[in-house]
Amino acid sequence: MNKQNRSTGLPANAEGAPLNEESKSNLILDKKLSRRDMLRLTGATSLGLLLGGGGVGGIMAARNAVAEPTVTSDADSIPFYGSHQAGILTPAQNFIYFAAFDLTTTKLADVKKLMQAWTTAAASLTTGSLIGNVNDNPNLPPSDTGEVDGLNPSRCTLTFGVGPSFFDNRFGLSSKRPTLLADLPAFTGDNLDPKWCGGDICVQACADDLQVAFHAIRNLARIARGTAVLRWTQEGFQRTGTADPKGTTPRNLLGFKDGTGNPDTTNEAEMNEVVWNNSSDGPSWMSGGTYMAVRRVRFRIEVWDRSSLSDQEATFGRYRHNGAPIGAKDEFDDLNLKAADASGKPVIPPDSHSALAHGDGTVKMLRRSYSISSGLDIATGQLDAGLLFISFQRDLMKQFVAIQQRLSKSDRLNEYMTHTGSAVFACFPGIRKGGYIGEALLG
Ligand SMILES: C=CC1=C(C)c2cc3[nH]c(cc4nc(cc5[nH]c(cc1n2)c(C)c5CCC(=O)O)C(CCC(=O)O)=C4C)c(C)c3C=C
Ligand SMILES: [Fe+2]
Repeated sequence: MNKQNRSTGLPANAEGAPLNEESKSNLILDKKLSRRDMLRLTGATSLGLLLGGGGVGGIMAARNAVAEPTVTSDADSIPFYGSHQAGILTPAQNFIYFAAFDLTTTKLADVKKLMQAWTTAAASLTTGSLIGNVNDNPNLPPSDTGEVDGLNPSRCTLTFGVGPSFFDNRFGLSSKRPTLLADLPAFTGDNLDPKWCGGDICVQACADDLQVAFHAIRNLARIARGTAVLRWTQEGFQRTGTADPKGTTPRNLLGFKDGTGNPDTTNEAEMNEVVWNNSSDGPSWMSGGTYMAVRRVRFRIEVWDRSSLSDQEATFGRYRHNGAPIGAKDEFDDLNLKAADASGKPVIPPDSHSALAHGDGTVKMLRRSYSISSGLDIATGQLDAGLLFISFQRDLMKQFVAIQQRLSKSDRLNEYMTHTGSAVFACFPGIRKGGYIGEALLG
């Protein structure tokens, strides 16, 4: 085993003194290094240097002697690499920190470098490793901000996508924009605030610990400095796994189980039908990817809290206590939209949220939403709370837009909410070890 300097944790010589550059190179050439060793050896150098092919990176390339960074997987760690990105079919973690970025560069090469640097960082962040070195140089800012030092990965996932604006004329990529990726049309009742809309790039950070999710976005934003800036962020939560060890369907802030009608994420055929793009859907760089719709929705909580239980249940078309469709017994019973009472009146109101969203049952989407609470609206004294609605689908128009058009016109729920933010993103296919985020598009 390598000896380590006790105060810095860096690889050391037999006397415990830090290694000089030659010794570092020898160590690299002689032995396979763990990712952590490699990052430590780079000392105070930035992540960029690692990627630049110089120094340690250059040696690695020259001798081809060092394996890929090791990414471990245990109960708290969700693999970052794979055929699809994590954070889509992954059972929802307790928290989200969602971030939309705008690019400040006009050079495609910078964008590519950013994606490469983010890939390296994301592989560390999702395994609970610190970014870069061990913060040992007192004369430089630490390469990792430090707030997750000693924490486990908390099932952190980072999901990356690009918005329609990514394909404008800045980078010469307009011919690569999928026709399925376009800004959403205006919907009846929209009350969108530009401060929660759009973005060239999105990063969805989810984790069972909010500090872990926050740390991921904070450090990705640091790495992006000079190339991209944060445009908007939104944090969100669900009941935690500790509060609900059985992992029942989470309830939204209106008190109803939310997610019951989702397709089965363990059914591969269904996911291929509903979520994943294939080569017949559009450009090959999106094959294995998916489209994300994000809507920041504010609830009129105070109005909702004054409405009767029967009104609330008619609004969703489901019972509040167990989430079953009105007239049915169990949460996962089918929605029978044809059932009528003795007077011929539909048991489930046709303008209820579930009835309208379900339609004829042929169009589905995968919802992965989080509750949000952003303090008080000081103008009204009311809670600024609601839902960060997120859905993944193969086709935004045929799925999200088709359903949202029905909802926006007649949903009973509209009385109790308003959409304040909106964005769509093409989420890349999975990242292969040795590759980088968006490689098929940018490579
Ligand atoms: C355009 C898509 C949808 C938006 C926007 C949306 C907003 C929204 N939904 C809830 C709460 C619930 N939604 C439920 C079901 C449901 N919602 C959508 C789509 C959108 N919802 C679909 C496709 C479905 C499933 C319909 C089906 O086939 O059964 C439910 C019922 C329980 C469940 O199935 O999850 C609730 C509750 C809120 C609060 C909201 C506000 C932004
Ligand atoms: Fe819904």
